[in-house]
Amino acid sequence: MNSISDVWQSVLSRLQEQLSETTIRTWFDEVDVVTMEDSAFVLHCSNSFKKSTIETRFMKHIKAALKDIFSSDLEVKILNDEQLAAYHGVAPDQPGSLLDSDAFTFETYVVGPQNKLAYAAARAVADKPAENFNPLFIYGDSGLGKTHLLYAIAHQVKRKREDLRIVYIKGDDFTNELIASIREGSNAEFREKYRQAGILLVDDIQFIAGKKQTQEEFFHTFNTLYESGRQIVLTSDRPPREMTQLEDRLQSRFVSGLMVDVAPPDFETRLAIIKNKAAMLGVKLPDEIYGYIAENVTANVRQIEGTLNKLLAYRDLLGDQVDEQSVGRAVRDMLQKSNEYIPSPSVIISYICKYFSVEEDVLRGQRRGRNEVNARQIAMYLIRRMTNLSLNDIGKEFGDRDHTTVLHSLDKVEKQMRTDPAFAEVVKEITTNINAKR
Ligand SMILES: Nc1ncnc2c1ncn2[C@@H]1O[C@H](COP(=O)(O)OP(=O)(O)OP(=O)(O)O)[C@@H](O)[C@H]1O
Repeated sequence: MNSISDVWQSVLSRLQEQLSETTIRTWFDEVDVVTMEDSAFVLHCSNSFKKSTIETRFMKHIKAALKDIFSSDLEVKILNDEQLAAYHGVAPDQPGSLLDSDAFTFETYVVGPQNKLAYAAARAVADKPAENFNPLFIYGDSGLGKTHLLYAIAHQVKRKREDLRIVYIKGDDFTNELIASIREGSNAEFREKYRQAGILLVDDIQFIAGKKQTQEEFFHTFNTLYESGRQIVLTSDRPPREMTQLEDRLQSRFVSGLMVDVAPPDFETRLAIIKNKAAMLGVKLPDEIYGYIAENVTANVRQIEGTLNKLLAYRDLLGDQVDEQSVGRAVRDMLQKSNEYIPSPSVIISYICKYFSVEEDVLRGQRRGRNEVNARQIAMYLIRRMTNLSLNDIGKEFGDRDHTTVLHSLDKVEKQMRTDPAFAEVVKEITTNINAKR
């Protein structure tokens, strides 16, 4: 063997003895070999989905193949783009390799009613930085595509405006870097890096709240950029008014441009996302399977990706027998692994009964007074959102209603949440209170 590439080829051919060709093609086509250190073999994979799958499922195969070749145990590391950039000594403030990867672009972002405003605003900012919406503040729960939009902006700006220096940072890393710069006496460099950005993208800005020195520094960074007409884009898991520990002067600046939220995708958008992700992975599953996942994994896109990942793992193990049972298992595994609290339907129903002062048998029954109908529809919606019950099973909780009635309720609640902010607040408050019961 002449080079580490030969070693890698040899590992792959050993893997072929245990894994199907499709499996190897699906998971390893974006892997390249970086180096071999004394006791470690170092690979790189841009696709985080594939990287984590390889780490959880195929690490033992790779290590065994290396042991077979070298007769000794080697560690195996898989670097993501940032780690590879660090390895090659590229400045980490430029998410260069992520920009070069086609995974997080506007083209791969599936647009639905819940994120179309955020998508349009992000596109507008990427096309014409600092012209219309400055700052752009994108907020929403975890796993709904905020980081994806930031990368997409960066990707687009990089293509169209080579002159603009893009600086991307996570809120907590901003704090860490600031502290390190103070310790090392390199505060001037730190300031220069952020205050001279052509466009500043800060992910998870909520982490600066409550940190006095970080807020002070960020305040000045913000002002410098804003006053010199440079674009700032911020993402957060909540709107500024809910960041109770955020200084007023920052709060007022964050809301001074455009604020847009991303909400969990509806059924059609989930379905489109699943199909897209599967296509990106080069797999095609029966339509019923896509539908089943879209129906059952409702909270966020990260969970959808995780479910697909699990399902492909089962498919590799079971051959082509992907049926509803294995999909059901993948969905359950995913929801359990995500460590999310899953309240029972009774917990949800009982809380809603208290909230709307409705007796439980009335809520579960047929009475059609306005208050009862409203409470019942919200209960169905939350059971769907917070548990992994199917539409049929939800119907059973409410006097054996059929799944189309349940679907109609979900639609109604989703629509009203979009058009009536006060109603959306009520649903959110109920969700938070049920979650607090864990
Ligand atoms: N609308 C979408 N279309 C395609 N992929 C999506 C969409 N929304 C989210 N994703 C994918 O879901 C995964 C999680 O998204 P992302 O990391 O952007 O979430 P986030 O909102 O930034 O979460 P967090 O707040 O936890 O950082 C990513 O792989 C992303 O590509």
